[in-house]
Amino acid sequence: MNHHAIAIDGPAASGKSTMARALAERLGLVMVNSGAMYRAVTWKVLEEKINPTDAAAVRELVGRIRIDCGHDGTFSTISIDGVDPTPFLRSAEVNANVSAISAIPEVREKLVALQRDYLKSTHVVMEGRDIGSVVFPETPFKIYIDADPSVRNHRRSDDGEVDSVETRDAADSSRTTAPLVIADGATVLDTSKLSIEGAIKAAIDILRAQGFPMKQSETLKITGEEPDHAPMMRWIYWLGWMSFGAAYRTLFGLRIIGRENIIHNGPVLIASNHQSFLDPPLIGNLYKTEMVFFARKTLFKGIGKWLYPKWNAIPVDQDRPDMSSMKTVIRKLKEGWRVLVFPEGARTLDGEIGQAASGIGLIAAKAGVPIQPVRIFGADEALPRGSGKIRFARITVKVGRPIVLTPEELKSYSGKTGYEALTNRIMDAIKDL
Ligand SMILES: Nc1ncnc2c1ncn2[C@@H]1O[C@H](COP(=O)(O)OP(=O)(O)O)[C@@H](O)[C@H]1O
Ligand SMILES: Nc1ccn([C@@H]2O[C@H](COP(=O)(O)OP(=O)(O)O)[C@@H](O)[C@H]2O)c(=O)n1
Repeated sequence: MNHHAIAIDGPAASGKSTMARALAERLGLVMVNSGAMYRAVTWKVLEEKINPTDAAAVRELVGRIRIDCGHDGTFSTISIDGVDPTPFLRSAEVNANVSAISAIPEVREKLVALQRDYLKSTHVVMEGRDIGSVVFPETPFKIYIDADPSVRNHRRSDDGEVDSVETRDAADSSRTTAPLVIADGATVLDTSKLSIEGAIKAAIDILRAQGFPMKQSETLKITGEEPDHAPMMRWIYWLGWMSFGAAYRTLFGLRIIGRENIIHNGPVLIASNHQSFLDPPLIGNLYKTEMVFFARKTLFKGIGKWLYPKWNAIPVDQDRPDMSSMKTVIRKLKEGWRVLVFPEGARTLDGEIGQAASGIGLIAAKAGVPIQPVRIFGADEALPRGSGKIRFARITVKVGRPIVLTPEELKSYSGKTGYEALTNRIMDAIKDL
């Protein structure tokens, strides 16, 4: 069978990875991050204390190391001599040296061969600098993503990364072997003024125009598109949604990473770590339609008795294991709602993620709906447990890829050990964010 390759090229922080990830998930292809391969070799060079400008020593190293490239069904994976270097690939040292390493022809030769190997077994969306020009020049599906340098610099520093994107761009564009160019047949997409969702929509239109067989492969439409209409909410819910959202953006510079993973349609079990009382509206603000929350029973007094039900809060007894609230979650999910559950039960004491206390695995297995892992950072500093005082700390919310269980997986996650295994899988997905 002939496999399709979508080639995404462009300068640093133009949005290549974000785009490739979204296309892989929506079109059912494997996303291959070729930059990670150049970064992995750079990491190994630095690990071995080889001078990155000593091309002969780098060539010798590349000749003797074993590089294994694979994928997990959606994303590429890499290991060098049996070690997965992923956690180290975006360090300042790797950023500073990767362009020099990737200019060495023998490094490119070895990695390009591994990149082409992917097409033997799967459809891919591959992102890098020379995918449309050198790796897959024959593919008709090519996009060159760009954005103004100032926008790109902002995006990188917003990600908290030390990276001189202009220096890297200059080196990548001026090298002799496989420089960054707009490949023949590529369509240029400038994302400077586009939202992530807008950029994805534009890319899908480009691919359709290039003849990509959309229908056959548009298998994974789990996340859907963010509605571009105003939020669909009853007015008291909307009032809370709007006021909390505005307050979070102003007071805490709220930053959301992984917007493209947000599931906009259908029932969703949202599993998040729990840092502070700020958390529920924080999560509620990710979505443009209403969702269901839990609130401790004691809050349903006075005005709370009237207000909390209007915000779709269901009372929960924090002091005792509460089977009835678990049943309510499952029922709400089956009715098609999006429901937020904090698997740890209580707020963190030290900022770390604690043990899962509630039966999130049981709920997920019984409801059988997509699970959205979410991790909150900084809310414990903005409103520490026990303090009651708001501080101006930056809050970041990271939204993870949906976990969609196959019918076989659902069957295997049954009984106490099955629920525990699923709980661990969900907690690991949160911790990985
Ligand atoms: N169209 C966009 N609008 C706003 N931010 C974007 C857009 N595309 C990507 N980003 C953000 O910019 C940062 C860099 O994107 P990334 O995909 O890592 O770029 P690249 O792979 O080209 O280096 C990420 O934080 C990402 O969320
Ligand atoms: N196909 C590719 C991909 C990356 N690279 C090199 O690897 C570096 C890191 O690539 P990357 O895609 O991870 O970089 P970002 O765009 O994410 O910053 C680039 O600056 C290039 O020097 C390359 O030469 N060819």
